[in-house]
Amino acid sequence: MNQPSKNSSSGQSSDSGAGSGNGAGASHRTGRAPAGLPAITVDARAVEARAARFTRRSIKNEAKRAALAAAMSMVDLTTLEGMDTPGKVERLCRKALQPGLDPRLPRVAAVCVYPTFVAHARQVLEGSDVRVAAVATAFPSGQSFLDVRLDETRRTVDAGAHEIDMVIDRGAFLAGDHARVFDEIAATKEACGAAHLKVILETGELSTYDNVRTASDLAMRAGADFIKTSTGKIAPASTMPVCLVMAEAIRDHYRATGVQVGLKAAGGIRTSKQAWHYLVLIKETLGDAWLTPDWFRIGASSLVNDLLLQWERLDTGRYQSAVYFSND
Ligand SMILES: O=C[C@H](O)COP(=O)(O)O
Repeated sequence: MNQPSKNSSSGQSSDSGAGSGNGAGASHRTGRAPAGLPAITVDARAVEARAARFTRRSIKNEAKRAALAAAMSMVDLTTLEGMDTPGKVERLCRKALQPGLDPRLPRVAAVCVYPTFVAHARQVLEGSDVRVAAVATAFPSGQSFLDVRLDETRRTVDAGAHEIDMVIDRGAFLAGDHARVFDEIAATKEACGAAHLKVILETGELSTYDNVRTASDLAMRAGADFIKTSTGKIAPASTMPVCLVMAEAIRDHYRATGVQVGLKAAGGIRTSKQAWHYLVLIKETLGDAWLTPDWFRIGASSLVNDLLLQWERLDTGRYQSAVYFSND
């Protein structure tokens, strides 16, 4: 992430309303933003230093088992490949229902698939509480006509999706057309009806922490139920500093409005240790109220296998060979 420019980094903290920067360091400044949206400056060094501190904790034994189970219960088990098939989605759903043989292992929170697989996933998951999430709005680029993106959203909800993961138009955002991005999120929220809306910022394309903060604030004000880091299609995907900026935006939004918004870290999270670091970040930034699958998710295609490996190791003291776990 680039450092914020000198002009936008006053280093002063505000303690008034949304954006109060008592965490990693944020301050208000005047600038481009939809009406009523205070632009925020993020202190990049403070964010990175604080994020690094979350990675220095270690856990053992039963605390580790609890962390592995918690992480498992918060996974959006994902397949978003051009070569996906109904068979692959079915195997993914079966794994979501029963990640491993140990009955102490929880189910994952959701599967995340392309719209055309939603009905099939719903069928396989029938009777369970595993949610079906689907990417929509011309994922991953978001570059299509708004009426096409809204129609895709409505059709995906009609097919049975409980949750819609939309992408913002990063081109419009980076060009400064925040009002357009705001209006498109609001329209997508309306198209979702009762389905929950996760708004993907694609932080790897936003260049600065200031932009991540502004996009987070904008998405929440436009009606996002969750804000999500990444599509998983470009690098960097989710990072700890970016998640910290988003978590602080959520915390400040909650303080200012009383509205709780969830966070989904997605892309590049493959190890139990990484998952544990994210849980620490959420606990210490947002508190226990967010440490549930209703408010925190990890979007991942292969993390579940590492959680299973570590789980097995707690019981046996050795690693099960990865060949015993499916790749779905
Ligand atoms: O939302 C989740 C991502 O698309 C999955 O990314 P990953 O394959 O890096 O785990």
